[in-house]
Amino acid sequence: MPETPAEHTDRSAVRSLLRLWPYVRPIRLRLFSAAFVAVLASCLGLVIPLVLKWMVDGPVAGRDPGGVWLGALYLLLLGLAEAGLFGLRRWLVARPLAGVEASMRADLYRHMQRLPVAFHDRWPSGQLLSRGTTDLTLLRMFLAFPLTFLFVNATTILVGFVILFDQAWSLGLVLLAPAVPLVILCSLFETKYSVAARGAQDQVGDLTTVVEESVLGIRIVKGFGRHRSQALAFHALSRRLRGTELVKARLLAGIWALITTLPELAIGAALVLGTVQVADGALSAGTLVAFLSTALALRWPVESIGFLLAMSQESATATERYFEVMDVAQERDADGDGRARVSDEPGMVFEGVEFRYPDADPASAPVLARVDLRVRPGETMALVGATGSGKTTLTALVPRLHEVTAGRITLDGEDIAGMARPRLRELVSVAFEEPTLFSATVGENVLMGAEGAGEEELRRALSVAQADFVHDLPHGLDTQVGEQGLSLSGGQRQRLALARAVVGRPRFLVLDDPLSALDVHTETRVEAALRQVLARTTAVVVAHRPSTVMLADRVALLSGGRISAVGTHQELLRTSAEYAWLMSGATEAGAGQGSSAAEDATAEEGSTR
Ligand SMILES: Nc1ncnc2c1ncn2[C@@H]1O[C@H](COP(=O)(O)OP(=O)(O)OP(=O)(O)O)[C@@H](O)[C@H]1O
Repeated sequence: MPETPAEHTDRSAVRSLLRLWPYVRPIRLRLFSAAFVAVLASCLGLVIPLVLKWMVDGPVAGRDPGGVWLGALYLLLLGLAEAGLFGLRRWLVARPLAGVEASMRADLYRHMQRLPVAFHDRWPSGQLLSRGTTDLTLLRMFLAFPLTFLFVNATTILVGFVILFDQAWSLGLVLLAPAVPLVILCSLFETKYSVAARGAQDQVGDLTTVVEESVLGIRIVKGFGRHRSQALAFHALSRRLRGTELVKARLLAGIWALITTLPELAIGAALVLGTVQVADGALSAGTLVAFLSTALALRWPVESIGFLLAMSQESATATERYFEVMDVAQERDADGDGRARVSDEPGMVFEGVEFRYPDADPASAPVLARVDLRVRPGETMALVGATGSGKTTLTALVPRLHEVTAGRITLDGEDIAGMARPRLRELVSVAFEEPTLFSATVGENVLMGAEGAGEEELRRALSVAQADFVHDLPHGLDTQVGEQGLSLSGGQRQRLALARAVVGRPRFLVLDDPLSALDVHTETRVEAALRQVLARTTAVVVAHRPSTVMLADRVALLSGGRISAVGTHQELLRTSAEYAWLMSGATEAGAGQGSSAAEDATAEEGSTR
């Protein structure tokens, strides 16, 4: 089950929300204008009770129908002005806030692309997805609504109380009485709600991860009849989320009830006291009407504080979650011109390379302990080793998908750690065992392998990878491949990935078992074409089968985190029992019987020629 990887800090909601300032800064004038317009509209609402007072004490008391009609006209105009101003506020903020959301989303995406592979290994994709979608939508809503209205409502309440005290200070004090308990209750609510809000938003991320995994893995789910267990896992997560949402709803209902009840009780008390004062002649009926209308006009600004605080708390959590990703350091890159010549040795050289995954147990042995390997210019080196010996890890170090923990890798004498990434990408091309294609056309997928490559290079690469099947697709090179290339067969995807690796004619090529999904006949054709490409590059090819090893000039055996033997296929078959066993495909028991395994492998090698 996915878990949220981030350690979240105990930052106050205001401090979290202040981090939005760089995004809000460019539209601050619009936001301030919108807030000003809203304050104006809200305060216009408070003029209505004053008109009522004038009507009750004037035209109504004096039985003047003309005056009453005039008062009604004033009320209508005030209402229209209030509605118009609120509309203007919305118009002022709608477009700029959509822009803020879009630019925050673009920044997040750009940043995620530049984060190290180790980050993506650790973070469930659903967590990233939910931060880029629901969290950012929450933030836009916060900037549009609670941010403005917390200010607008506070100003309205302040102005309202000035009017109330001006009309009848004793009744004003009665209305003010619930303020202290309400402030205390609101701060308690905020503390509790922030915990629930964080939980709910993280759980939405976990749920998104499960949905994404089951959609991408639909073939496995169906193939193994795992619908029930997947549904159960989903159900458990969604019940957990439902529970958290109910906690939020209960907290909100509680604070809402208090925020509504306490002022209502105070208004009730003021009504009784005011009526007594009117009966005693200490207060005019019009003043009491105006006082109560003002108090009722303040009901909405007070009541809405509960959910405005809730929304603000959720937005503070969303901001925290957004910056948890944005604060992760991007991949280091070399300064200067990116050239870092450290030796005169040409080719691809691994010197004392050590590597440990960042999240691995510090007490465990490193995946690569001390790898020393020299691949001469133009040479193809096959990398052979038992499952889990670190072949993929070693190949991932060359394009710097991971950084070496110790030692160095040089390409024609330049240390890759000191090389600017664009230059490294120019020099090295990779094709992984699991070929990933993007939702784009076949041609675009292949051309991703080289900036500026044209039609000619594309056709050559497709022919090298024996991927001419693309011409038979409904729209040829312009055929759109589905998500992850799922509309193509495994072998077809592998051939396109291979074409992508060779399209830029790289000086160095790293292939992680590039032929594993091909049938025997296609494999033979791809091998023949690859041989031509490999003849012109310096390459490392991870190989599991003798047929792939045959593409290489020499073979390196990776064992126990180091290169334990290097030589030609024949030499290693003779001298290394482990290599012979690996090539024979024999069972564990065969490992000890090096010579007979070697014979098997030699026989297989003969048959592949
Ligand atoms: N992201 C990771 N975090 C921690 N450990 C990892 C990670 N990726 C791989 N490993 C571990 O590193 C070791 C080497 O894995 P690697 O994939 O390099 O082996 P391999 O030789 O390519 O295996 P195979 O032949 O099965 O493809 C394994 O023990 C694996 O569990």
